Amino acid sequence: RDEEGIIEEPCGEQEVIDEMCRIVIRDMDQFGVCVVDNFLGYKRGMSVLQEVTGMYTKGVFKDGQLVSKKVKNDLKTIRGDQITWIDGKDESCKNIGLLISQVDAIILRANKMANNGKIGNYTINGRTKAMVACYPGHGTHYVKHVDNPNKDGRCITAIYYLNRDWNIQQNGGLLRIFPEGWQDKVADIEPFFDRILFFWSDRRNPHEVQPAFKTRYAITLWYFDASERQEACRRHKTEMEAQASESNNIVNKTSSGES
Ligand SMILES: Cc1cc(NC(=O)CCC(=O)O)nc(C)c1Br
Ligand SMILES: [Fe+3]
Repeated sequence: RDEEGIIEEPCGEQEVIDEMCRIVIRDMDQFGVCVVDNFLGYKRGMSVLQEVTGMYTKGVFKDGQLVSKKVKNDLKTIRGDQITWIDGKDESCKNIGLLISQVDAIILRANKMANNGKIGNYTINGRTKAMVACYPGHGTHYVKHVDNPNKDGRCITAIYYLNRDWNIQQNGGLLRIFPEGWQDKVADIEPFFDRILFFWSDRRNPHEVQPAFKTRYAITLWYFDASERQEACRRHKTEMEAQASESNNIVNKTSSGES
């Protein structure tokens, strides 16, 4: 990066990845949030967008969570974001598969490059499938929330946006992050085409999507920290066993006629 913060034209693919990793590591350490534009480039970005709009027209998306809105005295139920989960392996979404492997490359390389091989003191060893989300654009929004409030293992949220010619004033759909420790300052992220956003998934980054008035697409990946994930799975297993033995006792009691 020269003084204006413009990246000199690095020659090869690997140099581009390395340069991006340095930016992700620096910004995640400094702000806990990182935005990279022109992540895939126009051509590959467009092929991902075409796959997503193709899925949408085919009706692949499940109806998003119900957000009931008090309109006068009748409950007007509006749908929030509509989502579908993709692993990117089958032929019909090979370009989404390309995006996923590109984000994997950045995260795993950043994981290695960061000081003592840990980005933000995490050891990343896996991720969720890709969650493809669409806001239909009738004023649908997403309430302020934390992605991982209770240590379920997810440490980094990566969101890739696909919205061309997006105008916040007309189209809304701003992602507003309220980073912990920023006092009353906020991070306003416009969901622009071929932009990728990374942020810590835990309570450091409450965020909301403001009402969108045009169809708004995003693809989200959540990366796991090895130890937090392992601990979450262990805890879940214990809870399941406790529930199972509890219901067993009830069944035994009722079957043996005890009150
Ligand atoms: C289903 C679901 C969606 C989201 N999406 C956002 O936060 C919006 C990000 C954006 O589109 O800019 N987050 C969680 C924790 C769940 Br669960
Ligand atoms: Fe979220």
